[in-house]
Amino acid sequence: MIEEAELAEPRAEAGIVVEDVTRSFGEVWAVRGMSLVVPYGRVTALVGPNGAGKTTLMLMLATLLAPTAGRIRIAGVDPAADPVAVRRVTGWMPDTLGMYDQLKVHEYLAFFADAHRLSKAERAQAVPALLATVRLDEFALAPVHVLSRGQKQRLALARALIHKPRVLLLDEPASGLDPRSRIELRDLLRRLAADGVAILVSSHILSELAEMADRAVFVSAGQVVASREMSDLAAIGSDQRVPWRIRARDPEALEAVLTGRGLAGTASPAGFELPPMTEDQASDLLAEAVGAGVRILAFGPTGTPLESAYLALTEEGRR
Ligand SMILES: Nc1ncnc2c1ncn2[C@@H]1O[C@H](COP(=O)(O)OP(=O)(O)OP(=O)(O)O)[C@@H](O)[C@H]1O
Repeated sequence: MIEEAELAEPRAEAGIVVEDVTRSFGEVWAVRGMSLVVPYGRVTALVGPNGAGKTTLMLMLATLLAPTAGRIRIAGVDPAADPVAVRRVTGWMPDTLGMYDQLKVHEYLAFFADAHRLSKAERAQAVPALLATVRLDEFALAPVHVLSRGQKQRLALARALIHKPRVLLLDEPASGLDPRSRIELRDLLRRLAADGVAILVSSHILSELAEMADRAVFVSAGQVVASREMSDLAAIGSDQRVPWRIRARDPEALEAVLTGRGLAGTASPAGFELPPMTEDQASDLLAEAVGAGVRILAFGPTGTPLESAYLALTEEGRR
């Protein structure tokens, strides 16, 4: 099922169009009728719990796995019918990295530049430029195997970009990155999107996706369960149950109110972490605490709007 808002997208113009795609492994239905659109010039986040089918979908988009049924178009091309044409326009950063460990870092990128048939002049320009972009220039002459996990991940990102793809697929790109590298990844993806690249990024690190992405597609148990503009996400959740945090000048008085309501709040330096509640339940609690004379310093839902939406929209999040 494609949501109404997505039908409004100019689909023929989109970098990725997925229509009712299914993939099974024997008895296991990893992807069950997914539909989504990834437009050019935007970062689309693929969000969902473990086993939701994100990697299976990414592998199909990257021409590495055939769908059991359904229709995929990458830059207008069917990956099953013409994988070479799709790979020419697609950058793919997998979640597990296959590395040619004995190659030097610059040779590794040059190898992929050749595989994508860049000219010598293009290769001579692209390799050092990308090494600088991912801050690996000082490792250019080092063998790949000396790189740390996060450095290897940055190299894999450079590899995905070597042929200036119009469509970029990133599976958990931030998982091994330190905070500075994550900020750089976010800035790089925003720049690429501004240049018109269609970007699909899957991650569990929701706080980062919130800053990185324009739109989130929520998947659960092999299906798309919702698709939302990041800017609209703040509106979701007013009647959804999300965790809250409360802090009072007199924590003991607050604890007495919480206990009276059967709320087992966990104390943290920032206050009490409360179990998921709706806004109505939260405002009732606040009124009661204030009515009981507790002097409240801070009270609000915890996490980002994306995290709240994730909890509300993916089944596993509710458990
Ligand atoms: N080659 C395979 N053979 C059998 N089952 C598979 C295979 N690949 C994936 N699956 C199953 O398909 C489902 C979806 O897996 P997938 O790796 O796509 O999930 P995911 O959303 O990427 O999860 P995670 O967030 O943990 O990476 C899981 O139940 C998984 O066990």
